[in-house]
This record gives sequence, structure tokens and C-alpha cells, in this order.
Amino acid sequence: MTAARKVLDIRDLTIEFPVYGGAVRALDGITLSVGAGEIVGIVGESGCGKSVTAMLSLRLLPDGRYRVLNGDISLLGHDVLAAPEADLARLRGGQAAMVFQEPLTALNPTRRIGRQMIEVIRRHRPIDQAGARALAIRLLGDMRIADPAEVLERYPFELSGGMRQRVLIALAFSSDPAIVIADEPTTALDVTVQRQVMSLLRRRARQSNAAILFITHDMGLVSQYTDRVYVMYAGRVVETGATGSVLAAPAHPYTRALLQGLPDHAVAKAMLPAIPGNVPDLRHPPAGCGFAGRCAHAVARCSERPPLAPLDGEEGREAACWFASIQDHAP
Ligand SMILES: Nc1ncnc2c1ncn2[C@@H]1O[C@H](COP(=O)(O)OP(=O)(O)OP(=O)(O)O)[C@@H](O)[C@H]1O
Repeated sequence: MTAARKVLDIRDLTIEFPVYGGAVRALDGITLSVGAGEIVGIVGESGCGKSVTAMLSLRLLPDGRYRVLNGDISLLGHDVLAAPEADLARLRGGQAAMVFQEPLTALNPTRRIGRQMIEVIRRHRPIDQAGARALAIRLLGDMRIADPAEVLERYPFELSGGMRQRVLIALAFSSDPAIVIADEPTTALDVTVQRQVMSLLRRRARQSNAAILFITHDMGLVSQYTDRVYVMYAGRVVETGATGSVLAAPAHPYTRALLQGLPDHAVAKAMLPAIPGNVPDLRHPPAGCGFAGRCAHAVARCSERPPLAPLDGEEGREAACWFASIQDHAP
């Protein structure tokens, strides 16, 4: 675990979505933190709870649609689950910014980029129109956009997907955020552009010591761009630690399965492989290990839930498996 001040701190959070005839246990006791200046990834298969974690960190899920059964979330010292909506509204897009997958839906298609940027900038800073325009140009320049003044005159549809995402990242940093929550920010882009955008995002975050919580199902991006990683499975964190060591020596059978399914040398460019078997039905969350049904090593004890527990030998390495051990990963 990092010694840096925690910007986001989620503790033992369990939430449910009421659905017809029952409830979906989307998060089941997750604990996760992001320190100042850290880039932290959350990786896992579809439906494991990544987006719900990102959205709830800013309380972006509609009130009344979910129930918190346990736990809390602290974001920049605010108690996210209890804070007045006005406090959270100030944080969002200010000290805590967001970048989502599809930049076209985040930008207003009928207004020029410049007008939109200036408006957002002035919402968080007491500067005049000319000052905001100058700042917009500087922010676009930081994102290596060659002719920022010209881009300000364009409409969103006149830019490529990669350029639009750069504009949104520039905007996210316009309020000098302490943390940026990026949910699959490059998934809609092709592979080369994905990496350019990720490099720019990381570079920009390092410049201002901003933290990033990066949600992805791409192990390659995790390996290249994050300092620490949380591997999620069926609403739980199953493994966490410094990215280099988790990927080099995964301790949880699920993490190993994710990595073993990747072709040789592919960690740098691979999406998650298909693992045989099905994820548990979250309307009936498993009492024991959620991965037991797909795990080649499962034994009777796995019907008891393994806690996320520290592993010997390395600070910050934790895994939720009765038989967790740090093993070298041989692809
Ligand atoms: N509003 C909702 N009502 C009921 N269930 C929901 C709701 N939102 C999410 N879920 C369920 O919560 C679980 C976690 O969803 P989440 O979107 O966080 O997954 P994810 O890991 O981000 O997946 P993906 O990679 O596909 O985006 C899933 O089982 C999903 O079906």
C-alpha cells in the first residue's frame, strides 16, 4: 500500500440493486484506495462491478436505485454516501474529475469545442472569457494538440475519436483535480490511438500529481499504465498489489487464469481472455469463494469465503484465496 495521502478510500462496501423478485449484489465487501499521484487500475471481466465502483465513488448512481448494506467511501475527506448533494456537485468536475468511454456523448454536438471548454473552465475558476480561452489553448497544447486555437473552432463531429478524447482529458484537468476517474476512457478507440491517449493521460496526471482511478478490461493497458491494480471478480476484490508484481507473480487463481489465457508476450497488448465457466449469478451471491465454480484447485474449504489477506513478502500485496501464494507467471 502506498504511503501517499489517500484521495479515495472505499471500505468494505456492499451494495445491492433491487430487481424484480430480489436484488443484485453488485459490490460485496470491496475495499480499495487511491493515493495522491497514483495511477490505480481496476480490471476484471464484464459485470464484475468496475463501473459501479467508479460511479459510486462520485455518487453518480441515482439515489433510490441501490441500497448500501455496508461500508463507506471517503473522497478528498468527504463522506460520499452521506454528503449533501451540493457538496458532491462541487467536487464533480472540480477536485474530482471524470473521463468516460464515449467522448461524443460527453460533448454537446451542436456547440463548438471552444465554447464548451470556456464554459466548463469558468464554472470552476473565477476568470474572464479571454483568460479561459488562453487556458483552453494551453490545456489542449498539454495534450499535444498541434493547433489548439483551430480546434477550439471545430464542432465535436469534426474531430477524430482520439482527438475528442484528448479534448475531454484536457477538460478534466482544467480544474486542477486531485483525482480523475477514468472509466474505459480508450475502449472506443483503435489500439494505436488508445496508447497515445493513455500516455497523454498519464503524462498529464504526473505533471500535476493527480491521482487516476482507471477502469479497464484490458490487461495490456493495466500493465503499461498503472502503478497498482485491483483485480475484481463478481463484486469482490480478489487480488491487489503493485502492478508489476501482480502481473509477474499473480497469487489468486483468477488472476493467474486471466494471465494464462493471454498469448505469449501479449500482456502489453491483450484484452482479457475467456475463462471457461460462468460468473456467479449476483442475485444469489455465493457464500464462499465466488471463483470456486471455475477454479481447478477448489476444495471443500472454498465454500467458506476467503478474506482479502496480506501475502508474505511484499507490502500491499493481498489476495482473497485460502491457498494464495506468490507464483511466477509463466505464460
Ligand atoms: N441499475 C442496475 N440495476 C441492476 N443491476 C445493475 C445495475 N447496474 C449494474 N448492475 C449490475 O451490477 C453488476 C456490476 O455492473 P458493472 O457495470 O459495475 O460491471 P462492469 O465490471 O463495469 O462491467 P463492464 O465491463 O461490462 O462495464 C452487474 O451484474 C450489473 O448487471
